[in-house]
Amino acid sequence: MCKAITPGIDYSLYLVTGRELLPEGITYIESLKQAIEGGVTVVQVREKKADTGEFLQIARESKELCDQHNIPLIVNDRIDIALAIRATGVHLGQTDMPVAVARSLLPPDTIIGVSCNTPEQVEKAVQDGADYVGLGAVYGTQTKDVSGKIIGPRKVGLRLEKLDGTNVKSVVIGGIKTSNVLRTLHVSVSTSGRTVDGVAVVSDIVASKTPRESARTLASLVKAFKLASSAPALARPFSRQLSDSLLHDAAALLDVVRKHSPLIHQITNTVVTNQSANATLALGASPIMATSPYEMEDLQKATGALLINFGTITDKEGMLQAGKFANLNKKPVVFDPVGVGATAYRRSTASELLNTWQASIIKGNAAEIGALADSVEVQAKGVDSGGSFKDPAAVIRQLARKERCVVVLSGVVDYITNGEDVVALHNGHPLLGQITGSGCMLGTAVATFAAAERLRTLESEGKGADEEGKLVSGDMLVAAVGGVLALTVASELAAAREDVKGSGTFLPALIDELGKLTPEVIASRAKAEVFSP
Ligand SMILES: Nc1ncnc2c1ncn2[C@@H]1O[C@H](COP(=O)(O)OP(=O)(O)OP(=O)(O)O)[C@@H](O)[C@H]1O
Ligand SMILES: Cc1ncsc1CCO
Repeated sequence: MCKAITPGIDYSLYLVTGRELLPEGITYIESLKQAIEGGVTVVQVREKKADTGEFLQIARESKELCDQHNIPLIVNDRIDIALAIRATGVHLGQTDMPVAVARSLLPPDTIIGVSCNTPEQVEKAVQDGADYVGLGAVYGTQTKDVSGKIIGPRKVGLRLEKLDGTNVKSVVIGGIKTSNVLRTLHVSVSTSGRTVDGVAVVSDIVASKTPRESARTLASLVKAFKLASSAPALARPFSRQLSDSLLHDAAALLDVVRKHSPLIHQITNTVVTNQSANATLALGASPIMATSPYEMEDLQKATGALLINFGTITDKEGMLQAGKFANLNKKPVVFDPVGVGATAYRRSTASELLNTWQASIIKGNAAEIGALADSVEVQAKGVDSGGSFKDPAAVIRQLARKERCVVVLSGVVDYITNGEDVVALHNGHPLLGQITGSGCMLGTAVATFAAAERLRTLESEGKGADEEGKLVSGDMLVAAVGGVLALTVASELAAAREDVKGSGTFLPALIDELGKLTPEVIASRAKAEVFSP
Protein backbone atom coordinates (compact mmCIF):
# COMPACT_ATOMS: atom_id res chain seq x y z
CA MET A 1 0.00 0.00 0.00
CA CYS A 2 1.19 3.53 -0.78
CA LYS A 3 2.16 5.37 2.40
CA ALA A 4 1.77 9.09 2.97
CA ILE A 5 5.42 9.91 3.38
CA THR A 6 5.88 12.76 0.91
CA PRO A 7 5.70 15.85 3.16
CA GLY A 8 8.90 15.35 5.08
CA ILE A 9 11.46 13.35 3.13
CA ASP A 10 14.67 12.92 5.06
CA TYR A 11 17.37 13.35 2.42
CA SER A 12 20.26 12.63 4.83
CA LEU A 13 21.47 9.44 3.16
CA TYR A 14 20.14 9.11 -0.36
CA LEU A 15 21.03 5.80 -2.01
CA VAL A 16 21.22 5.60 -5.79
CA THR A 17 21.15 1.98 -6.92
CA GLY A 18 23.39 0.44 -9.58
CA ARG A 19 23.10 -3.30 -10.06
CA GLU A 20 26.22 -3.40 -12.25
CA LEU A 21 28.29 -2.50 -9.15
CA LEU A 22 27.08 -5.33 -6.90
CA PRO A 23 29.93 -7.48 -5.58
CA GLU A 24 29.79 -11.24 -6.07
CA GLY A 25 27.75 -13.19 -3.56
CA ILE A 26 25.05 -10.62 -2.78
CA THR A 27 21.77 -10.11 -4.59
CA TYR A 28 20.31 -6.73 -5.45
CA ILE A 29 17.44 -7.07 -2.99
CA GLU A 30 19.67 -8.33 -0.18
CA SER A 31 22.03 -5.39 -0.72
CA LEU A 32 19.15 -2.92 -0.74
CA LYS A 33 17.62 -4.47 2.39
CA GLN A 34 20.92 -4.21 4.24
CA ALA A 35 21.44 -0.62 3.06
CA ILE A 36 18.01 0.36 4.38
CA GLU A 37 18.65 -1.43 7.67
CA GLY A 38 21.96 0.43 7.89
CA GLY A 39 20.25 3.82 7.71
CA VAL A 40 19.59 4.86 4.10
CA THR A 41 16.74 7.40 4.29
CA VAL A 42 15.66 7.56 0.64
CA VAL A 43 16.25 5.28 -2.36
CA GLN A 44 16.50 6.12 -6.05
CA VAL A 45 16.26 3.20 -8.45
CA ARG A 46 18.57 3.85 -11.37
CA GLU A 47 18.68 1.39 -14.26
CA LYS A 48 20.69 2.66 -17.18
CA LYS A 49 20.70 -0.55 -19.26
CA ALA A 50 17.56 -2.51 -18.34
CA ASP A 51 14.65 -2.73 -20.77
CA THR A 52 11.21 -1.58 -19.64
CA GLY A 53 10.04 -4.96 -18.35
CA GLU A 54 13.16 -5.55 -16.31
CA PHE A 55 13.19 -1.98 -14.94
CA LEU A 56 9.55 -2.34 -13.92
CA GLN A 57 10.27 -5.59 -12.12
CA ILE A 58 13.26 -4.15 -10.24
CA ALA A 59 11.35 -0.99 -9.37
CA ARG A 60 8.38 -3.00 -8.09
CA GLU A 61 10.56 -5.20 -5.85
CA SER A 62 12.40 -2.14 -4.56
CA LYS A 63 9.14 -0.36 -3.82
CA GLU A 64 7.81 -3.31 -1.85
CA LEU A 65 10.95 -3.40 0.28
CA CYS A 66 11.01 0.38 0.77
CA ASP A 67 7.33 0.36 1.80
CA GLN A 68 8.06 -2.28 4.42
CA HIS A 69 10.60 0.09 5.95
CA ASN A 70 8.69 3.31 5.32
CA ILE A 71 11.43 4.61 3.03
CA PRO A 72 10.52 6.82 0.05
CA LEU A 73 11.40 5.46 -3.36
CA ILE A 74 12.32 7.64 -6.33
CA VAL A 75 12.57 6.40 -9.92
CA ASN A 76 15.31 7.67 -12.16
CA ASP A 77 14.13 9.23 -15.41
CA ARG A 78 11.09 6.99 -16.20
CA ILE A 79 7.76 8.69 -15.50
CA ASP A 80 5.86 5.61 -16.75
CA ILE A 81 7.58 3.34 -14.25
CA ALA A 82 7.12 5.85 -11.43
CA LEU A 83 3.40 5.91 -12.24
CA ALA A 84 3.16 2.13 -12.51
CA ILE A 85 4.64 1.48 -9.08
CA ARG A 86 3.24 4.63 -7.39
CA ALA A 87 6.70 5.86 -6.57
CA THR A 88 7.21 8.72 -4.13
CA GLY A 89 9.05 10.64 -6.81
CA VAL A 90 11.07 10.82 -10.00
CA HIS A 91 14.57 12.08 -10.56
CA LEU A 92 15.26 13.88 -13.84
CA GLY A 93 18.54 14.62 -15.60
CA GLN A 94 19.13 17.75 -17.65
CA THR A 95 18.24 15.92 -20.87
CA ASP A 96 15.23 14.04 -19.46
CA MET A 97 11.57 15.10 -19.43
CA PRO A 98 11.10 18.78 -18.41
CA VAL A 99 9.87 19.24 -14.82
CA ALA A 100 6.59 20.88 -15.90
CA VAL A 101 5.67 18.00 -18.24
CA ALA A 102 6.58 15.44 -15.60
CA ARG A 103 4.51 17.33 -13.05
CA SER A 104 1.49 17.35 -15.38
CA LEU A 105 1.68 13.59 -15.81
CA LEU A 106 2.32 12.57 -12.21
CA PRO A 107 -0.07 12.59 -9.24
CA PRO A 108 0.04 15.72 -7.09
CA ASP A 109 2.54 15.47 -4.24
CA THR A 110 4.98 13.45 -6.35
CA ILE A 111 8.50 14.53 -5.50
CA ILE A 112 10.54 15.73 -8.46
CA GLY A 113 14.31 16.03 -8.26
CA VAL A 114 16.67 17.41 -10.89
CA SER A 115 20.40 16.81 -11.44
CA CYS A 116 22.21 20.14 -11.63
CA ASN A 117 25.81 20.83 -12.53
CA THR A 118 25.86 24.62 -12.82
CA PRO A 119 24.33 27.44 -10.72
CA GLU A 120 22.16 28.35 -13.74
CA GLN A 121 20.73 24.84 -13.81
CA VAL A 122 19.88 25.15 -10.10
CA GLU A 123 18.16 28.46 -10.77
CA LYS A 124 16.14 26.88 -13.57
CA ALA A 125 15.20 23.83 -11.49
CA VAL A 126 13.87 26.19 -8.80
CA GLN A 127 11.84 28.17 -11.37
CA ASP A 128 10.48 24.94 -12.83
CA GLY A 129 9.21 23.85 -9.43
CA ALA A 130 11.61 21.03 -8.52
CA ASP A 131 11.34 19.69 -4.95
CA TYR A 132 15.03 18.95 -4.64
CA VAL A 133 18.24 19.22 -6.64
CA GLY A 134 21.14 16.78 -6.89
CA LEU A 135 24.34 18.86 -7.03
CA GLY A 136 27.34 17.29 -8.70
CA ALA A 137 29.52 15.72 -9.71
CA VAL A 138 31.36 16.78 -6.57
CA TYR A 139 34.26 14.40 -7.26
CA GLY A 140 35.14 12.03 -10.09
CA THR A 141 33.19 8.77 -10.05
CA GLN A 142 33.36 5.40 -11.80
CA THR A 143 29.60 5.04 -11.98
CA LYS A 144 29.05 7.76 -14.57
CA ASP A 145 31.09 9.68 -17.13
CA VAL A 146 31.44 13.06 -15.45
CA SER A 147 34.43 14.34 -17.39
CA GLY A 148 34.22 18.11 -17.58
CA LYS A 149 31.46 18.13 -14.99
CA ILE A 150 33.39 17.84 -11.72
CA ILE A 151 32.54 20.89 -9.66
CA GLY A 152 34.72 20.15 -6.61
CA PRO A 153 33.43 20.44 -3.04
CA ARG A 154 34.40 24.13 -2.66
CA LYS A 155 32.00 25.19 -5.46
CA VAL A 156 28.88 23.52 -4.04
CA GLY A 157 28.16 26.64 -1.96
CA LEU A 158 27.75 28.76 -5.14
CA ARG A 159 24.99 26.40 -6.23
CA LEU A 160 23.34 26.36 -2.81
CA GLU A 161 23.06 30.15 -2.94
CA LYS A 162 20.51 29.73 -5.72
CA LEU A 163 18.24 27.96 -3.23
CA ASP A 164 18.16 30.91 -0.83
CA GLY A 165 14.61 31.97 -0.04
CA THR A 166 13.17 28.68 -1.33
CA ASN A 167 12.18 25.43 0.30
CA VAL A 168 13.92 23.38 -2.38
CA LYS A 169 16.09 20.67 -0.82
CA SER A 170 19.50 19.52 -1.97
CA VAL A 171 21.81 16.54 -1.97
CA VAL A 172 25.40 16.37 -3.17
CA ILE A 173 26.39 13.52 -5.48
CA GLY A 174 29.44 12.13 -7.22
CA GLY A 175 32.21 10.18 -5.53
CA ILE A 176 30.96 10.72 -1.99
CA LYS A 177 32.12 8.08 0.44
CA THR A 178 32.91 7.47 4.08
CA SER A 179 36.39 8.94 3.75
CA ASN A 180 35.25 12.29 2.32
CA VAL A 181 31.68 12.75 3.53
CA LEU A 182 32.45 14.94 6.58
CA ARG A 183 34.80 17.15 4.66
CA THR A 184 32.28 17.46 1.81
CA LEU A 185 29.48 18.46 4.17
CA HIS A 186 31.74 20.90 6.04
CA VAL A 187 32.63 22.85 2.91
CA SER A 188 29.25 22.60 1.11
CA VAL A 189 27.84 25.80 2.54
CA SER A 190 26.52 28.95 0.85
CA THR A 191 27.56 32.42 2.00
CA SER A 192 24.18 32.73 3.70
CA GLY A 193 24.98 29.60 5.74
CA ARG A 194 22.78 27.14 3.88
CA THR A 195 24.02 23.54 4.03
CA VAL A 196 22.95 20.53 1.97
CA ASP A 197 20.14 18.30 3.20
CA GLY A 198 21.93 15.08 2.45
CA VAL A 199 24.46 13.09 0.51
CA ALA A 200 23.72 10.80 -2.41
CA VAL A 201 25.88 7.70 -2.47
CA VAL A 202 26.23 4.93 -5.03
CA SER A 203 29.31 2.72 -4.98
CA ASP A 204 30.32 3.13 -1.34
CA ILE A 205 27.14 1.23 -0.46
CA VAL A 206 26.19 -0.74 -3.58
CA ALA A 207 29.69 -2.10 -4.29
CA SER A 208 30.19 -2.97 -0.64
CA LYS A 209 30.21 -6.58 0.52
CA THR A 210 28.77 -5.28 3.78
CA PRO A 211 26.24 -2.64 2.68
CA ARG A 212 24.58 -2.53 6.11
CA GLU A 213 27.82 -1.45 7.75
CA SER A 214 28.69 0.97 4.94
CA ALA A 215 25.29 2.64 5.19
CA ARG A 216 25.48 2.68 8.99
CA THR A 217 28.84 4.48 8.95
CA LEU A 218 27.67 7.03 6.38
CA ALA A 219 24.34 7.63 8.14
CA SER A 220 26.09 8.10 11.45
CA LEU A 221 28.55 10.63 9.96
CA VAL A 222 25.78 12.65 8.31
CA LYS A 223 23.76 12.65 11.51
CA ALA A 224 26.79 13.65 13.57
CA PHE A 225 27.62 16.47 11.14
CA LYS A 226 24.07 17.81 11.38
CA LEU A 227 24.27 17.68 15.17
CA ALA A 228 27.66 19.42 15.30
CA SER A 229 26.70 22.11 12.81
CA SER A 230 23.48 22.93 14.62
CA ALA A 231 25.65 24.10 17.56
CA PRO A 232 26.61 27.80 17.57
CA ALA A 233 29.33 28.52 15.00
CA LEU A 234 31.70 29.99 17.56
CA ALA A 235 32.86 28.10 20.59
CA ARG A 236 32.36 31.24 22.65
CA PRO A 237 30.51 34.48 22.18
CA PHE A 238 33.12 36.93 21.07
CA SER A 239 33.51 40.56 21.96
CA ARG A 240 36.18 43.15 22.62
CA GLN A 241 35.99 42.53 26.36
CA LEU A 242 36.87 38.91 25.75
CA SER A 243 40.15 39.70 24.10
CA ASP A 244 42.01 39.35 27.41
CA SER A 245 40.73 35.83 28.00
CA LEU A 246 41.37 35.00 24.36
CA LEU A 247 45.02 36.09 24.72
CA HIS A 248 45.36 34.27 28.00
CA ASP A 249 43.92 31.02 26.55
CA ALA A 250 46.08 31.34 23.44
CA ALA A 251 49.27 31.89 25.47
CA ALA A 252 48.41 29.05 27.88
CA LEU A 253 48.60 26.60 24.99
CA LEU A 254 52.38 26.82 25.26
CA ASP A 255 52.17 24.81 28.48
CA VAL A 256 50.09 22.19 26.67
CA VAL A 257 52.76 21.99 23.96
CA ARG A 258 55.45 21.43 26.58
CA LYS A 259 53.38 18.91 28.54
CA HIS A 260 52.46 16.70 25.56
CA SER A 261 55.22 17.49 23.06
CA PRO A 262 52.92 16.69 20.11
CA LEU A 263 54.35 15.38 16.87
CA ILE A 264 54.12 18.13 14.24
CA HIS A 265 54.28 16.72 10.76
CA GLN A 266 55.56 19.26 8.28
CA ILE A 267 55.82 19.00 4.54
CA THR A 268 57.67 22.22 3.97
CA ASN A 269 60.09 23.78 1.53
CA THR A 270 63.75 22.91 1.19
CA VAL A 271 64.82 26.45 2.17
CA VAL A 272 63.44 26.31 5.72
CA THR A 273 63.15 22.65 6.67
CA ASN A 274 65.95 22.75 9.20
CA GLN A 275 65.03 26.05 10.88
CA SER A 276 61.35 25.08 11.06
CA ALA A 277 62.24 21.75 12.69
CA ASN A 278 64.41 23.60 15.22
CA ALA A 279 61.66 26.14 15.92
CA THR A 280 59.28 23.23 16.60
CA LEU A 281 61.73 21.69 19.06
CA ALA A 282 62.34 25.03 20.76
CA LEU A 283 58.61 25.45 21.35
CA GLY A 284 58.59 22.04 23.02
CA ALA A 285 56.98 19.94 20.28
CA SER A 286 58.46 17.23 18.11
CA PRO A 287 58.98 17.76 14.36
CA ILE A 288 58.81 15.18 11.60
CA MET A 289 59.53 16.46 8.10
CA ALA A 290 58.28 13.45 6.08
CA THR A 291 57.24 13.80 2.43
CA SER A 292 56.60 10.35 0.96
CA PRO A 293 52.94 9.65 0.09
CA TYR A 294 53.42 6.03 1.14
CA GLU A 295 53.75 6.81 4.84
CA MET A 296 50.99 9.38 5.24
CA GLU A 297 48.28 6.95 6.31
CA ASP A 298 50.40 5.68 9.21
CA LEU A 299 51.84 9.07 10.12
CA GLN A 300 48.55 10.92 10.46
CA LYS A 301 47.42 8.51 13.16
CA ALA A 302 50.36 9.57 15.32
CA THR A 303 50.61 13.30 14.66
CA GLY A 304 49.28 16.25 16.61
CA ALA A 305 48.91 18.48 13.57
CA LEU A 306 49.98 18.76 9.95
CA LEU A 307 51.62 21.72 8.20
CA ILE A 308 51.62 21.82 4.42
CA ASN A 309 53.88 24.54 3.02
CA PHE A 310 54.37 24.36 -0.73
CA GLY A 311 57.30 26.76 -1.06
CA THR A 312 59.20 24.28 -3.23
CA ILE A 313 56.53 21.89 -4.54
CA THR A 314 58.27 18.63 -5.25
CA ASP A 315 56.00 16.27 -3.39
CA LYS A 316 52.44 17.12 -4.33
CA GLU A 317 51.24 13.53 -3.96
CA GLY A 318 52.57 13.48 -0.39
CA MET A 319 50.70 16.72 0.32
CA LEU A 320 47.46 15.31 -1.11
CA GLN A 321 47.70 12.11 0.91
CA ALA A 322 48.86 13.78 4.13
CA GLY A 323 45.92 16.19 4.22
CA LYS A 324 43.41 13.49 3.38
CA PHE A 325 44.57 11.27 6.21
CA ALA A 326 44.89 14.20 8.61
CA ASN A 327 41.20 15.01 7.95
CA LEU A 328 40.26 11.38 8.47
CA ASN A 329 42.09 11.33 11.81
CA LYS A 330 40.61 14.72 12.78
CA LYS A 331 44.01 16.40 13.04
CA PRO A 332 44.39 20.14 12.40
CA VAL A 333 45.77 20.99 8.96
CA VAL A 334 47.63 24.28 8.48
CA PHE A 335 48.14 25.32 4.85
CA ASP A 336 50.87 27.80 3.90
CA PRO A 337 50.48 28.47 0.15
CA VAL A 338 53.91 30.04 -0.28
CA GLY A 339 54.17 32.13 -3.45
CA VAL A 340 50.75 30.95 -4.69
CA GLY A 341 50.22 34.10 -6.72
CA ALA A 342 53.59 33.78 -8.47
CA THR A 343 52.83 31.01 -10.99
CA ALA A 344 49.89 29.28 -12.65
CA TYR A 345 51.21 25.92 -11.40
CA ARG A 346 51.10 27.08 -7.78
CA ARG A 347 47.56 28.38 -8.25
CA SER A 348 46.30 25.13 -9.74
CA THR A 349 48.13 23.08 -7.10
CA ALA A 350 46.58 25.12 -4.28
CA SER A 351 43.17 24.51 -5.79
CA GLU A 352 43.81 20.77 -6.14
CA LEU A 353 45.02 20.49 -2.55
CA LEU A 354 42.09 22.49 -1.17
CA ASN A 355 39.65 20.37 -3.18
CA THR A 356 41.16 17.21 -1.72
CA TRP A 357 41.27 18.11 1.98
CA GLN A 358 39.97 20.67 4.40
CA ALA A 359 42.45 23.16 5.84
CA SER A 360 41.77 24.13 9.46
CA ILE A 361 43.92 27.25 9.09
CA ILE A 362 45.30 28.98 6.00
CA LYS A 363 48.27 31.27 6.60
CA GLY A 364 49.90 33.58 4.08
CA ASN A 365 51.30 37.02 3.40
CA ALA A 366 49.19 39.62 1.57
CA ALA A 367 50.09 38.42 -1.93
CA GLU A 368 49.31 34.79 -1.01
CA ILE A 369 46.05 35.56 0.74
CA GLY A 370 45.08 37.91 -2.10
CA ALA A 371 45.70 35.18 -4.70
CA LEU A 372 43.50 32.71 -2.81
CA ALA A 373 40.83 35.36 -2.30
CA ASP A 374 40.83 36.23 -6.04
CA SER A 375 41.94 39.77 -5.21
CA VAL A 376 44.37 41.63 -7.48
CA GLU A 377 45.04 44.39 -4.95
CA VAL A 378 48.44 43.04 -3.84
CA GLN A 379 50.91 41.51 -6.29
CA ALA A 380 53.28 38.62 -5.60
CA LYS A 381 57.03 39.12 -5.86
CA GLY A 382 58.06 35.47 -5.93
CA VAL A 383 57.48 34.22 -2.39
CA ASP A 384 57.30 37.79 -1.07
CA SER A 385 54.42 40.19 -0.98
CA GLY A 386 54.42 43.50 -2.83
CA GLY A 387 52.21 45.45 -0.42
CA SER A 388 49.20 45.31 1.89
CA PHE A 389 45.40 45.55 1.68
CA LYS A 390 43.33 48.67 2.27
CA ASP A 391 40.82 46.60 4.24
CA PRO A 392 42.63 43.45 5.43
CA ALA A 393 39.77 42.40 7.72
CA ALA A 394 37.29 42.30 4.82
CA VAL A 395 39.63 40.26 2.59
CA ILE A 396 40.40 37.60 5.21
CA ARG A 397 36.81 37.36 6.42
CA GLN A 398 35.70 36.66 2.88
CA LEU A 399 38.44 34.04 2.36
CA ALA A 400 37.70 32.35 5.69
CA ARG A 401 34.03 32.06 4.72
CA LYS A 402 34.88 30.78 1.26
CA GLU A 403 37.34 28.15 2.49
CA ARG A 404 35.47 27.46 5.75
CA CYS A 405 38.56 27.80 7.93
CA VAL A 406 40.55 30.25 10.05
CA VAL A 407 42.76 32.61 8.01
CA VAL A 408 46.01 34.23 9.16
CA LEU A 409 47.31 37.18 7.14
CA SER A 410 50.94 37.91 8.06
CA GLY A 411 52.68 41.24 7.72
CA VAL A 412 53.85 44.08 9.94
CA VAL A 413 50.47 43.60 11.64
CA ASP A 414 49.14 40.03 11.64
CA TYR A 415 45.38 39.59 11.14
CA ILE A 416 43.49 36.45 12.11
CA THR A 417 39.84 35.58 11.52
CA ASN A 418 37.34 32.76 11.76
CA GLY A 419 35.11 34.45 9.18
CA GLU A 420 33.38 36.59 11.81
CA ASP A 421 35.72 38.17 14.32
CA VAL A 422 39.09 39.56 13.39
CA VAL A 423 42.07 39.76 15.74
CA ALA A 424 44.89 42.16 14.82
CA LEU A 425 48.24 41.44 16.49
CA HIS A 426 50.83 44.20 16.58
CA ASN A 427 53.79 42.19 17.85
CA GLY A 428 56.92 41.33 15.88
CA HIS A 429 60.15 42.96 14.75
CA PRO A 430 61.46 44.23 11.39
CA LEU A 431 64.30 41.68 11.62
CA LEU A 432 61.68 38.98 10.92
CA GLY A 433 61.28 40.53 7.49
CA GLN A 434 65.04 40.27 6.92
CA ILE A 435 65.42 36.51 7.36
CA THR A 436 64.05 33.99 4.91
CA GLY A 437 61.26 31.75 6.09
CA SER A 438 59.92 33.79 8.99
CA GLY A 439 56.46 33.26 7.48
CA CYS A 440 57.22 29.54 7.24
CA MET A 441 58.22 29.45 10.92
CA LEU A 442 55.00 31.28 11.68
CA GLY A 443 53.15 28.37 10.01
CA THR A 444 55.13 25.93 12.14
CA ALA A 445 54.23 27.79 15.34
CA VAL A 446 50.56 27.95 14.33
CA ALA A 447 50.50 24.19 13.57
CA THR A 448 52.16 23.49 16.93
CA PHE A 449 49.55 25.55 18.79
CA ALA A 450 46.76 23.93 16.75
CA ALA A 451 47.94 20.53 17.98
CA ALA A 452 47.93 21.88 21.55
CA GLU A 453 44.46 23.39 21.21
CA ARG A 454 43.07 20.08 19.95
CA LEU A 455 44.70 18.23 22.87
CA ARG A 456 43.46 20.83 25.36
CA THR A 457 39.91 20.50 24.07
CA LEU A 458 39.93 16.71 24.12
CA GLU A 459 41.47 16.71 27.60
CA SER A 460 39.08 19.23 29.12
CA GLU A 461 35.86 18.40 27.30
CA GLY A 462 36.43 14.77 26.38
CA LYS A 463 34.92 13.35 23.23
CA GLY A 464 31.70 15.31 23.33
CA ALA A 465 28.48 14.25 21.67
CA ASP A 466 29.27 16.34 18.59
CA GLU A 467 32.84 15.05 18.23
CA GLU A 468 32.07 12.60 15.43
CA GLY A 469 30.57 15.31 13.25
CA LYS A 470 33.53 17.70 13.48
CA LEU A 471 36.61 17.72 11.30
CA VAL A 472 38.78 18.89 14.16
CA SER A 473 38.34 19.63 17.86
CA GLY A 474 39.18 22.95 19.43
CA ASP A 475 39.01 26.62 18.55
CA MET A 476 41.45 27.15 15.68
CA LEU A 477 41.23 30.93 16.09
CA VAL A 478 42.72 30.65 19.59
CA ALA A 479 45.39 28.30 18.24
CA ALA A 480 46.34 30.70 15.46
CA VAL A 481 46.53 33.65 17.88
CA GLY A 482 48.80 31.60 20.17
CA GLY A 483 51.13 30.51 17.38
CA VAL A 484 51.49 34.02 15.95
CA LEU A 485 52.11 35.53 19.37
CA ALA A 486 54.75 32.91 20.24
CA LEU A 487 56.86 33.71 17.20
CA THR A 488 56.40 37.48 17.21
CA VAL A 489 56.97 37.92 20.97
CA ALA A 490 60.09 35.72 20.74
CA SER A 491 61.30 37.91 17.85
CA GLU A 492 61.00 41.04 20.01
CA LEU A 493 63.00 39.40 22.81
CA ALA A 494 65.64 38.14 20.38
CA ALA A 495 66.00 41.50 18.63
CA ALA A 496 66.57 43.24 21.99
CA ARG A 497 69.52 41.02 22.89
CA GLU A 498 72.97 42.54 22.94
CA ASP A 499 74.49 39.61 21.06
CA VAL A 500 72.14 40.19 18.12
CA LYS A 501 73.95 42.34 15.56
CA GLY A 502 71.78 41.74 12.49
CA SER A 503 69.74 39.08 10.67
CA GLY A 504 72.58 36.51 10.88
CA THR A 505 72.74 36.51 14.67
CA PHE A 506 69.00 37.11 14.97
CA LEU A 507 67.94 33.66 13.70
CA PRO A 508 69.74 31.56 16.38
CA ALA A 509 68.68 34.07 19.05
CA LEU A 510 65.09 33.67 17.87
CA ILE A 511 65.32 29.90 18.32
CA ASP A 512 66.79 30.47 21.82
CA GLU A 513 63.96 32.85 22.76
CA LEU A 514 61.30 30.45 21.48
CA GLY A 515 62.78 27.90 23.87
CA LYS A 516 62.70 30.29 26.84
CA LEU A 517 59.22 31.67 26.20
CA THR A 518 56.51 31.34 28.86
CA PRO A 519 52.73 31.84 28.62
CA GLU A 520 53.03 34.76 31.06
CA VAL A 521 55.55 36.59 28.87
CA ILE A 522 53.41 36.01 25.78
CA ALA A 523 50.24 37.27 27.49
CA SER A 524 51.93 40.30 29.05
CA ARG A 525 53.57 41.43 25.78
CA ALA A 526 50.62 40.73 23.45
CA LYS A 527 49.33 43.81 21.64
CA ALA A 528 45.94 42.88 20.27
CA GLU A 529 42.82 44.47 18.86
CA VAL A 530 39.59 42.61 18.19
CA PHE A 531 37.07 43.70 15.58
CA SER A 532 33.68 42.08 15.81
CA PRO A 533 31.24 42.42 12.93
N1 LIG B 1 58.50 44.90 9.79
C1 LIG B 1 57.98 43.99 10.61
N2 LIG B 1 57.65 44.34 11.86
C2 LIG B 1 57.11 43.45 12.69
N3 LIG B 1 56.88 42.14 12.37
C3 LIG B 1 57.20 41.74 11.13
C4 LIG B 1 57.76 42.64 10.19
N4 LIG B 1 57.97 41.93 9.05
C5 LIG B 1 57.53 40.67 9.27
N5 LIG B 1 57.07 40.56 10.52
C6 LIG B 1 56.52 39.35 11.14
O1 LIG B 1 57.12 38.23 10.55
C7 LIG B 1 56.21 37.13 10.43
C8 LIG B 1 56.28 36.62 9.02
O2 LIG B 1 55.52 37.47 8.21
P1 LIG B 1 55.82 37.80 6.70
O3 LIG B 1 54.60 38.46 6.19
O4 LIG B 1 57.11 38.53 6.58
O5 LIG B 1 55.95 36.35 6.09
P2 LIG B 1 56.37 35.85 4.66
O6 LIG B 1 56.34 36.96 3.65
O7 LIG B 1 55.56 34.68 4.37
O8 LIG B 1 57.85 35.41 4.95
P3 LIG B 1 58.77 34.31 4.24
O9 LIG B 1 58.36 34.22 2.82
O10 LIG B 1 60.15 34.80 4.42
O11 LIG B 1 58.55 33.04 4.96
C9 LIG B 1 54.86 37.69 10.85
O12 LIG B 1 54.47 37.23 12.11
C10 LIG B 1 55.05 39.21 10.90
O13 LIG B 1 54.34 39.77 11.96
C1 LIG C 1 62.97 31.77 -0.57
C2 LIG C 1 62.00 30.68 -0.75
N1 LIG C 1 61.79 30.13 -1.99
C3 LIG C 1 60.89 29.16 -1.98
S1 LIG C 1 60.27 28.85 -0.45
C4 LIG C 1 61.23 30.07 0.24
C5 LIG C 1 61.24 30.33 1.70
C6 LIG C 1 60.48 31.52 2.11
O1 LIG C 1 59.16 31.49 1.82
